[in-house]
Amino acid sequence: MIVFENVTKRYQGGQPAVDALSMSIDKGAITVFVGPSGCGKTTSLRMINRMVEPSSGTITVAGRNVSQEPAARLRRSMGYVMQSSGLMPHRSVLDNIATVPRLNGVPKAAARKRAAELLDVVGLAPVLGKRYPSQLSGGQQQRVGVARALAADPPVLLMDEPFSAVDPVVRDELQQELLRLQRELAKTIVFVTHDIDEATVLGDKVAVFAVGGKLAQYAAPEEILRAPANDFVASFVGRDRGFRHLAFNAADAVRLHPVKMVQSAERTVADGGPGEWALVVDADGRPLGWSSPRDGTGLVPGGSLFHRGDTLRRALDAALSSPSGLGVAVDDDGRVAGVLKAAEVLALIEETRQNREERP
Ligand SMILES: Nc1ncnc2c1ncn2[C@@H]1O[C@H](COP(=O)(O)OP(=O)(O)OP(=O)(O)O)[C@@H](O)[C@H]1O
Repeated sequence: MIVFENVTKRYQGGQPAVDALSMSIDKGAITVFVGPSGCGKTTSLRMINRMVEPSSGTITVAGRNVSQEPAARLRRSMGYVMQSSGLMPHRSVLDNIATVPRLNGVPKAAARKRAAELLDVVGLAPVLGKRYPSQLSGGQQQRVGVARALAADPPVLLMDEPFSAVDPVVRDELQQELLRLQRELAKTIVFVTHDIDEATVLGDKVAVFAVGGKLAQYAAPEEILRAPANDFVASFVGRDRGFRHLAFNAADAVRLHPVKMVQSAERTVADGGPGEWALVVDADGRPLGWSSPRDGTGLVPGGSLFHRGDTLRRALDAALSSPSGLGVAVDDDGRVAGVLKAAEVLALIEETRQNREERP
């Protein structure tokens, strides 16, 4: 879909910011450019829509050489999302989202209607449409940035560190949201990040760039974690890559156990024997937190939740982040389905690891 052929970029004739890049980016997939600061990720991304012109080499999108397309039209034909949402401060959220369709000649009412639909697509309440960007949280602004990039329904989305300015919890939400959206939309997404975790979570394929603008490895994330191509990639991926690898194994085989549940944080002796934690749930059976066996009163915040179909890494996260040591599993409606035990998740991890090593 997007092909780089021997593309080099030198700013003001200096050292190459991107050095003889050749790669082919799959249609309908998420390709992540990852690497340390200054290794040419943003430059590579921006050459796709001609915000930056290559010094040599060619880039084609769907078989067309981008250097022969009018730059303004090319830019409007691709969605672009950046770190600071880049929203226009004096325009309402709806008008921000409607910007490109309006430039493309879509009448105002139709563009606004589409913008309102997109607010919903990115998980924002309709009332936010009338606000100004400064009246939104950082995470909400990034969602608006994504909605704006999707407004003209472009086949290609370019995303430059779109989630790096928000806190880790919101970032995790935005990543999961992007994966959900992508399952429906199947855009060709090129995503820049310096975070290898983000790259392995989001990427169908990951391109690791090394200093000097050289492509060090280009492969599926699992392959990069399992078999780094050289020392640079190995050190960039880090020694905890075995832990990251868990993100590629489903935890379907993990056992769920019943758990003592109470509907209020005020527990009584009858709620559980001494030393037993009780899970506090609301009237619908959704988890609210834990009640400690020591004092028995008050709500101890829970850890991350485990959903059906989640990976071993999420199973381990759920168990280790829970104050009771029991990871809470919920069903599709968010109701408690049972708890999982860290020791059992670890045993499953060990089994998975041994199976992997036995494979030829
Ligand atoms: N407009 C510019 N003029 C001159 N040099 C530039 C320009 N933009 C980038 N560079 C240089 O090109 C190299 C690659 O920069 P680029 O922004 O593409 O890297 P990056 O991997 O995206 O880094 P970061 O993660 O820090 O944004 C760097 O050495 C940078 O200083």
